[in-house]
Parts: sequence; C-alpha cells; structure tokens
Amino acid sequence: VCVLPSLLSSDCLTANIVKSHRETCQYRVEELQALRWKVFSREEVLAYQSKSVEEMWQRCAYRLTDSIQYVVEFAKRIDGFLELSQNDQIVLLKGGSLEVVLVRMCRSFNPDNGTVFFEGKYGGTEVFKSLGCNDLIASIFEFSQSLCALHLSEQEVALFTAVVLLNPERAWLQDKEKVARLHSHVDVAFKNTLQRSHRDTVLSKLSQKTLQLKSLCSLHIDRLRSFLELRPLLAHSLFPPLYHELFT
Ligand SMILES: CNC(=O)[C@@H]1CCCN1C(=O)c1ccc(Cl)c(COc2cccc3c(C(F)(F)F)cc(C)nc23)c1Cl
Repeated sequence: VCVLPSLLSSDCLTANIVKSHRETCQYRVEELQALRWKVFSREEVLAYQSKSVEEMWQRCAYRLTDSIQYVVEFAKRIDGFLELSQNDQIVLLKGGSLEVVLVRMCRSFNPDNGTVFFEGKYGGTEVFKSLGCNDLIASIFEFSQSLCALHLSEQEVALFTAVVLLNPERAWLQDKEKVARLHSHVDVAFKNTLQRSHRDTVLSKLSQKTLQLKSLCSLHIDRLRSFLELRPLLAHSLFPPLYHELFT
C-alpha cells in the first residue's frame, strides 16, 4: 500500500516490486559476486561428470523447484497479483516461473569465465555433462551470457521479471483484461524507471530477450518432455511444482 500520495502511482508499484524482488531473490547479488572466486576443481567437475543421469537431474530439479517456490512468493507480493483469480494466478506462474528463474540466473552467472553458481561453487557447462542435454545447458549459458551483457541493475531485474510474469498473452487466462491492466501498470513503471536513469536503449534489447526467453523455455520444455518420458523413473523425481510446470 502506498503511504506517500505525492509519489506517482507507478513509483509506488516500482518500490513494491523492487522490495518483493529483494525479499525473494534467494541470494543477494553481492553474495553471488563475492563467491565468484569459488570455482569447482578438476576433481569436483569429474565427480559431477561421473554421476548418473538420474542423480544429476534430481539435483537440478531440486534447485529449480526451490527457485520456482521463491518466484511464486515474488508474484504473491506484487500489488494486484493476489487480486487476480486463483486460476489466472496459476496460469501466469505455470507459464512464467521458469522464464523468471532463467532471468534471475543471470545474477549468478560470471560472464568473465562463463561459469554459473551451482551447489555452492561456480562451474562451466561441463559440470552438467551427465544430464545428457548439452544443447539445453549451452543455450541456458548463452542466454545468461547475453543478459549479463545488458548489465541490468537489481531494480531492472525486479521490474523485468514482473513484466515477464504478468504476461496477458498466456493461454487459458479467464480475465485477460484484468491481467493486461496490471501488466501495463508494471510496464509504465519499468519504462519510467529506465527513462529516469537514461537506460531507454535497454528496453528494445529486453523485448528481444523476452522473445528468446519464450523460445528457449518452450523449445526445451518439449525436448525435456520427450527426454524424460524415456525415463519414467526420473520424471516423478521432478518435484510436483516442476513436474506440474512441465507436464500438465
Ligand atoms: C543460485 N542458483 C540457483 O539455485 C539456480 C537457480 C535455479 C537453478 N539453480 C541452479 O543451481 C542451476 C544453475 C545453473 C544451471 Cl545450468 C542449472 C541447471 O539448469 C537446468 C537443468 C536442467 C533443466 C533445466 C530447465 C528445464 F529444462 F527443465 F526447463 C530449465 C532451467 C532454467 N534450467 C535447467 C541449475 Cl539447476
């Protein structure tokens, strides 16, 4: 709720979204950057590469699921999200939570050596080799690398992830107009913030990123679905939210 009537309503929404992001981003970006020196040793990488497909998937699914829970909490704290119908809240989270996880991942990516923070240290794509889907991992790293190049501030990450989440074009929305109104408020808040900090150029680049995000998630979810359908044992280990995310 905004107590300072003098502030523009979009400033209130910006403050609410930045606060919600800060409270639900799992790791502060300062912490993640302070840990960049902690890189997996040759032996640790070999240990990951000798793990079974099942175990590696379980480890990733656990982390992804954990991250998705934080994204759910982020959404619930955005003014207006809980005023949407239960159905529409679920539709937006089902369609957008992995996209938000992917955007947030750029904060734990080190573009200087192409490593990402995973299970306490930084590692390259070779850490995930035993997953058996190197092109999926490669595209996740490429996306993080390209998003890092935009040097998004925490405020910009917060607003961009809110825009990604409140997408009125998601299929099966009941009250599309209501979502579109909320989306446009966030969009205005995002544009105001970018203009004030003379970052307008980022806007056009981010809209391309949103398209990449969509194709990355949808393309790989399908590949992932077929990959996992060959391994029924694995599929159930993708904890309920991720399973729900991928297969329903
Ligand atoms: C601090 N960092 C963390 O906790 C991050 C945030 C969420 C995951 N997590 C990791 O530790 C992490 C970091 C980098 C990578 Cl590459 C991975 C492995 O990521 C994935 C492996 C398998 C499938 C993934 C899929 C698929 F296909 F299911 F949609 C989609 C995403 C986006 N990531 C996948 C993981 Cl699990």
